[in-house]
Amino acid sequence: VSQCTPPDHNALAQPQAPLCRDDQNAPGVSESLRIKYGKWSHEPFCVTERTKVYCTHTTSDFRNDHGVSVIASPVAASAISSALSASKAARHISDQGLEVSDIPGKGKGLTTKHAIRRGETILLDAPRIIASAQFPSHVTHSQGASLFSTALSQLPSPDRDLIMSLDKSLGGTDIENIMKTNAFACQLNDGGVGDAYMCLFPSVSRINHACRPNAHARFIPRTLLMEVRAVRDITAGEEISISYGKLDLPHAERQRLYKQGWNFTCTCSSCTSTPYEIAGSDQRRARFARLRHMLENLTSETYDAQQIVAWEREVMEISAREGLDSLLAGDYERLAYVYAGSGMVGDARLWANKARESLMEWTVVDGGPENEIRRVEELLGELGG
Ligand SMILES: C[S@@+](CC[C@H](N)C(=O)[O-])C[C@H]1O[C@@H](n2cnc3c(N)ncnc32)[C@H](O)[C@@H]1O
Repeated sequence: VSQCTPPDHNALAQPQAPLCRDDQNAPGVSESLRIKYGKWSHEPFCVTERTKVYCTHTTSDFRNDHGVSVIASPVAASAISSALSASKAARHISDQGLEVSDIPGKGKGLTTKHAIRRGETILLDAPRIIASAQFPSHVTHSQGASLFSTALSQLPSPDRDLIMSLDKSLGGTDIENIMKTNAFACQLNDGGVGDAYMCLFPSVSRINHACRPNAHARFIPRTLLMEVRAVRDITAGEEISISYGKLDLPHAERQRLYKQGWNFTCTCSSCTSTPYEIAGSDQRRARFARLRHMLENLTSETYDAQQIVAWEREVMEISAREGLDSLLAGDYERLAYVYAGSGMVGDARLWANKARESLMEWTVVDGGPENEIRRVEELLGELGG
């Protein structure tokens, strides 16, 4: 087994110099390279700045003939690599029914050739580049560029072509621009290093933002995949959309967020409707925020079961008009407690089940956030449901 192991966190090395070399470092995935570099098919390429070491780690046969490059500290990359086999084993969803087409005012977008039912998984996309969000501030610009260009060059050529064809809206070198325009924040188990990460999913990257989207994207840390599911029935020919930010923002705040974060002026149907409709939607959203603030800050003095039920009814009416249903798990749970407190066990069970369903559908992946689901399941247990 190799002596050529990646450095530990504090090891020092020449900037941009690979820390270990292999005379047989030929392209392709030979068995001997696999043994040498663990789960990676290429020798890690590392840079060191002061005490920080960041390396590009690549495997060229990650999932369905695609590769993935991970730019992270060696400790983090080793933890991340433990998800690679779960990824390979995860189910495959065909993307045959989807196509990339020109969308007026938004560049390209993803459309469906077939009707999709609410709750259906539309895409299960594998990342091609995973990069620590901290590394650019710990290495020099040219070191960062070397890490990125190695990450790209070591991937199989179909992956490289796909990545290079993605939208570039934010400036910098091509690959930096592509990452900034298209990558998603993704929370990974990185062995306690504690960096934040950006993940580039080439198919999900083609999905444009809408303020009332027809789909929801969630990252699954166990498999490193991004799942996109329909939040309502979608008709053949429709564009798939997701929300890039919080769903319940008012119009001006949304526009500011997307301009600052992605440098675009949102042209979704909610943002291009009439000033009258936009004002109406903003009023409903302001009321939604106010109601939830009151509901979340109840005290024993302000607790009034009837008032809570009336407020929650209003929250749900606004949510149905504004497309905010995926945010309601806490409201369903609150109603379950209110009914349980009034001895109405049947109603309490109904709302607790709804809270559980909503958490499972929109929030919980790989068992997290564990607190919410554990609390609701304990309540269901107490209610005998
Ligand atoms: C992740 S990409 C989405 C796919 C991209 N349209 C393409 O051509 O590949 C993000 C970019 O798409 C465009 N975009 C996404 N949603 C939009 C929207 N609602 N209104 C206008 N432009 C949008 C912006 O240029 C944004 O920077």
